[in-house]
Amino acid sequence: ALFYDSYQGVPIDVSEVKRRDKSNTTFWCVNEIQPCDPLEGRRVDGSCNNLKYPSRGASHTPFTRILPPIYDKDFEPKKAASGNELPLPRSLRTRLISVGKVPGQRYTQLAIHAFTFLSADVVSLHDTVNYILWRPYCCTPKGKTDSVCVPNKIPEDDPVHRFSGIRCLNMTRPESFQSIGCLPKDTTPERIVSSTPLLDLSTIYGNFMKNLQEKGRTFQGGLLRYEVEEGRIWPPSTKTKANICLLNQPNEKRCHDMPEDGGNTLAAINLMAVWFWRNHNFIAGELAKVNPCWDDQKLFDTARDINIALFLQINYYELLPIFLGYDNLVQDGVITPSGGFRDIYNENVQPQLSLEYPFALRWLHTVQEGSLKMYDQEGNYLKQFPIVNLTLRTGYLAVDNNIDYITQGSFRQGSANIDYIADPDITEQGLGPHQRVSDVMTNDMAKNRYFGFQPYVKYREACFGKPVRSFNDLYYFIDPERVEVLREMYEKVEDIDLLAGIWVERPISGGFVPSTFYCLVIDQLRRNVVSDRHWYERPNRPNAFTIYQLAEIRNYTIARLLCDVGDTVTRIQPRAFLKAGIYNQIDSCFNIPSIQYLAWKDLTCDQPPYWFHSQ
Ligand code: HEM
Repeated sequence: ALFYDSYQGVPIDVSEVKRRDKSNTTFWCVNEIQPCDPLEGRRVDGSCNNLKYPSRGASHTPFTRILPPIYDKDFEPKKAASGNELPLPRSLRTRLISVGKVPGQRYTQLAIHAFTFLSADVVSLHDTVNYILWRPYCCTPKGKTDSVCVPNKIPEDDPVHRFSGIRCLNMTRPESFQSIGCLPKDTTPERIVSSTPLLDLSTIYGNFMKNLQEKGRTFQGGLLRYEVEEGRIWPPSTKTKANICLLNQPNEKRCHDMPEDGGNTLAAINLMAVWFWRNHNFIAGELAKVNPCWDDQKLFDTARDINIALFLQINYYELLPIFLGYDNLVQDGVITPSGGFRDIYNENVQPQLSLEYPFALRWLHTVQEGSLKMYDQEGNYLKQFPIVNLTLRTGYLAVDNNIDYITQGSFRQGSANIDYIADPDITEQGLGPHQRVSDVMTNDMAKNRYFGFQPYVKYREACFGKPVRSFNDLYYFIDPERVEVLREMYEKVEDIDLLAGIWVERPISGGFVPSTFYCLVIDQLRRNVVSDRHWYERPNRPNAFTIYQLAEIRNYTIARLLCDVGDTVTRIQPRAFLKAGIYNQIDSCFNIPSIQYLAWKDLTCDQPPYWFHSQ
């Protein structure tokens, strides 16, 4: 194996690794990489995706930025142009985002679950775990002595907490190459996460081969490990009490033991992880029927490759177009209308994530509905449960047929509306019982500043070319009532935080998302395609799909996934990210297109055995 400096991406010698070992930073600061084989498929740890820069694409490698960072002295959040403090994150949240519950009529909960799962593929938990588990004390006197603590102040006149008396929301600084000890503390903070930057179903297969081998593989028939309980198939479960499912109640025993812990976190990630985990085995089983001569490794690798391709197909061609606009995505080169192969790979673009991308995705917190509604198979409403109380509570899914009812609810219940209004559970509770009080979106605003993002107007200009010089210029893309609040909150237009602008913008023409959100998100969506040597639409990647196989992948939908592996799903609307209606009626799964695995038929399996010829 070769060793690389995880930040610089350059090879380092053994003495340097020993130095890292001594300071206990090897795990984060060094990537150990087996020599690349250009003909090898996608590695679980993301390495060797780019043959020129083998460590890029692996975990613990740096983010890129669309615009360079801006900080105050000592890398503290920047101040207003006047030198005054910027408005408190919590004040901005309460003034710019209203709180309430307005049921959306367009998207289903399933669409929001899928977005959450898409985000989870590329970020990691440690920044949140830091203030929930390791530093729950930031709002106590002890927090004042810990420089990692950066809790958010709640003002006296807060619309909710003037009644509760609570004046502080727990939060810690994002982890960086500096805080972990890979780079000197006096350099500009560079965010570090443990996921691989490219979309590769990290939540299922993990980010490290060792974890996948130990926790995932059965080494038989290409299957992932699984358990059957009351007729349902589950990922393997933890066997000890010390597990991450902290909120499991005494009757709730299940907690997944997957290569990564993400599957046990938010309910959305959990559900999608169960489905894609099962889907791997479903695919492996179908491949084994078609190709009885394939061994475990061949079945596993092909099933994983197909599973990842289906995940990408659903996201790029079904989920994103209904939010960002199909024509917009075609025009901006994110998707192709051709139906055939597409190859825009460029080895000079490194597989990296922009820091702005997962940050912009946080806007979707406004579209999260707080009550998870449950239905039976006939579509009768049964009950509801606060989704924020399901975080780190996998056990709830496995009791009282809850997973069946939640699955049915996922494509029947609408998401929250896109309307500048957020659900009270997101803004006042957020982490359920894990914190006394938490406002996810106040944290989003505060993180905006700790990531050192340039002002909103700079991004606006970078995205759309036109400078924004005054509050009056905002009327072109923000409604007057919201410009008025911005004027009230900020001294100057150039003080407006990036997220504040995204929160209040009108949607992009042809789509339903804020225009700057669109710009920051598609930048990454395109980079994913350009920088991923193993991108599923490429004809020139190792073990590429044939055009017939790709055609099967392109037929796939989220409805098919649920028909194949969703509990009790026998009927569903064909476009299940959208609410059922007259043009999208709930129909039998027999009528939802499925994949013909014969496209993967390996003719060599049918060859008569060698002794046949010699007779
Ligand atoms: C039950 C619903 C949800 C809860 C309870 C929740 C909670 C949280 C929390 C606590 C954080 C960390 C906040 C911090 O920085 O301190 C976070 C971050 C984030 N959330 Fe959510 N969220 C939910 C739904 C969603 C949805 C629907 C999306 C859709 C894309 C999403 C995407 C993200 C992203 C991208 C981040 C940033 C992660 C990172 O950069 O590390 N979340 N969420």
